[in-house]
Amino acid sequence: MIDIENLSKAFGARTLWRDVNLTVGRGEMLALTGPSGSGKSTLLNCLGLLDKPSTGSIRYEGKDITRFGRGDVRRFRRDTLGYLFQHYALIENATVAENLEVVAGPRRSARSGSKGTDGKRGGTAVAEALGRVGLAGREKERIHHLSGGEQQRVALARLMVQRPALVLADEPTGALDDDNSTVVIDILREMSDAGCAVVIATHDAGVRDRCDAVFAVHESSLVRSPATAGATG
Ligand SMILES: Nc1ncnc2c1ncn2[C@@H]1O[C@H](COP(=O)(O)OP(=O)(O)OP(=O)(O)O)[C@@H](O)[C@H]1O
Repeated sequence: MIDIENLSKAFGARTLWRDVNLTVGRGEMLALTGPSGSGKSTLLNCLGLLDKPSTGSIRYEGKDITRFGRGDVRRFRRDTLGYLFQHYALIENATVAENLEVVAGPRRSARSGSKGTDGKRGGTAVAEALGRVGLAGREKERIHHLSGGEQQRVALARLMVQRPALVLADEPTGALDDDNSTVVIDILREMSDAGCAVVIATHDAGVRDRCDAVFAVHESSLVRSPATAGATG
């Protein structure tokens, strides 16, 4: 589904990584690891069209998304991508429910190509998703009144409602205790098992253990961790 070819990224004279080649298929959940500052978030940002690689291509179903114009970028973000990032991209002044309803309305599903207007896309889906992340009944609270970990779980609930084809998660368990970390990783795993491709930048060994493959940024290259030799990539 995603084919990264010969990707490199430099900021000025400093090359973060080069010659990155990676394929992420439907239903695969991959971990990106590596030391702090090695460029994991930057790689996710390139996949999420928040940053541009210096060279190389990122193909999604054959199309090089690094060459998308503004309209295609907007559609790709809306229809295909789901972000679980440190700054969560939630609407701060809106309520929990409003943040989820933004993605629950009638819209085209990138995976099925059909209108996603079944009954689950409305209030029921919102309530179910909030229940799964331990925030049942919190619909009317404003985002800026929630803790960092609660906001992260709202962002996860939004992904459950949105059901994107590709999820990019940057340290998704970083602000969470063990129980909530387990909830997050269980849900990401379920989304992946349902056909979503999931790429997670993480330092958390518990997250890495649940992934199909682990890749590390090491000396400016992306290398596959031998511990996951059974997986593809
Ligand atoms: N826009 C930018 N301009 C210049 N340097 C940048 C820019 N964005 C990131 N960097 C640098 O690129 C390096 C990699 O940052 P990145 O956040 O991708 O690392 P990371 O592996 O995700 O780190 P961590 O594990 O600490 O989150 C850092 O040294 C950072 O300062």
